[in-house]
Amino acid sequence: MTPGGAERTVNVLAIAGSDPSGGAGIQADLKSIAAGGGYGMAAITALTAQNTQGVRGVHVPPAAFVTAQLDAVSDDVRIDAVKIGMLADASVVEAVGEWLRRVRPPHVVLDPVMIATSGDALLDPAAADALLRLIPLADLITPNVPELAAIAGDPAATSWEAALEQALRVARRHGVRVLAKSGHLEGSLAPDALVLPDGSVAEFAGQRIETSNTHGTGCSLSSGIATRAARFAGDWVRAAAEAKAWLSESLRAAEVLEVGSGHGPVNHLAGLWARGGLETRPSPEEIREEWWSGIAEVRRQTDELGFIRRLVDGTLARRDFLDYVAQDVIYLRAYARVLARAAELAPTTEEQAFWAKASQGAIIGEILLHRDRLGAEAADAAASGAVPASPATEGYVNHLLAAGTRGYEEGIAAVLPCYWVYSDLGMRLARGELGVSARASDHPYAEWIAAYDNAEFAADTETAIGYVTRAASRADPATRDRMRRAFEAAAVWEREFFGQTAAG
Ligand SMILES: Nc1ncnc2c1ncn2[C@@H]1O[C@H](COP(=O)(O)OP(=O)(O)OP(=O)(O)O)[C@@H](O)[C@H]1O
Ligand SMILES: Cc1ncc(CO)c(N)n1
Repeated sequence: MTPGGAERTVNVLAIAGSDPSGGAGIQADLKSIAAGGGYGMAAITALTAQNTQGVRGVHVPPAAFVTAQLDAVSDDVRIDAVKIGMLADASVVEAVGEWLRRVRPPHVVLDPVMIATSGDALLDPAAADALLRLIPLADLITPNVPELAAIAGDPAATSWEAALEQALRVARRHGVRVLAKSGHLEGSLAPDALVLPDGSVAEFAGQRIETSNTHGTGCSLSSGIATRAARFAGDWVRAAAEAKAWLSESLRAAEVLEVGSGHGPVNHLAGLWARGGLETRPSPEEIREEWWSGIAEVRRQTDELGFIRRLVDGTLARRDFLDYVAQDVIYLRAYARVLARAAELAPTTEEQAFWAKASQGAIIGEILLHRDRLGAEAADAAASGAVPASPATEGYVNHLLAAGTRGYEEGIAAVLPCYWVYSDLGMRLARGELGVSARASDHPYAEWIAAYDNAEFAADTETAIGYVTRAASRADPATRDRMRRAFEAAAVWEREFFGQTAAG
């Protein structure tokens, strides 16, 4: 399963500091990468002790250990994009630079983190020059207004135009794409712009969202862009546009979170949650097992029916058998209509062909088989409506027809017991599991039983189970529940149908 269907899942490495309160740093990066459709990895450059109110402390590991983390990943994993955040001090900046020069990951976003939203320093001021030397190793840098000013060597911009102008100079001077961001400016608009060294500018409009929950917006945006740049094969404009749209949605949803009393985090997964991303899908195999054991009691009761018992030992009265066959002729015509409707609604040509063939088989094959038993006249009478449908036949047929009108999924779930219960019964009868082996050539109902115990019917049953359980696995939970109810009700009707003659 990948975010875009056939698309391969991109592996995105965040090289950043940890924020134990979960809103910024690698915690934000991993959520953002996941929300953007990537597989997130994290090499930790620093531990911070921080929350939504501020940074209480920073612990920086030896630079060699940062390198060890990076090598552990790059020695083993294909890296499709890298996002770099907090680097803490010059030794870590150098270690990351050395690794980037050696490994050359395909898409590199550098968020030149210097100061947290709360105003605390996240980069040793003595490391600013080292950070500038990393810029040529990045495809895109995403400085906020104060960081852009620091890189440009200017005072902070106070207008969007001034920020754009600084971004342009930085892009030219360093030969790098620059994302200018308006988060730290004022006004009702909050645009971002992708500025290229050749002077071209792609601006992304945005409304300023009334919120103080902006902790980690820069981290989240930069890893969201890195993820999408890899997914969109280096289309940076599309990556930045879609990442901003996602961030705006996540910012708007931030207020429902209750995290801390300072600058709260954005709600990274709100869009996915709202669009139904929380449900765990059962596999087709799990559904098969669950549905089959769900009708175990009904199957046991079916085995115990007088009709089945007498069919097995050969003592079933001919009259009862013929009554059953006459009702089955009526049933099969309606069943064939439900199968034809399934063919009409089938999502694939393969399924369409399967149900269409099954429909034809139900009319021609089985009705002809029954004609041999009933005699042409009686069979035609049953098929033409001259023989009244019994309550069990009427009930079963109505259930199938109603399920069929409610859609493909329910229709095929309702017809499944007709395959599965018969095939199972046919196989067990032939094997002698229910008593005498009904395969004995002098058995009065050997031919009828053999019709349901053959390799072709068993294969069709497997195919039908496959289509139904895969459809149920794909379906939303409400549809899956309705499918299961249609299946179980049909299994009960199978029991009623067998039990309707005088044999009981
Ligand atoms: N109130 C807001 N409404 C809409 N968008 C916003 C708002 N605040 C920030 N953004 C957007 O969030 C992204 C990050 O911008 P910002 O300039 O705040 O980065 P930053 O300072 O690096 O973030 P951080 O808080 O992580 O340090 C940008 O796309 C910006 O447009
Ligand atoms: C660890 C870390 N990285 C980045 C930022 C910037 O928001 C932060 N507050 N904490």
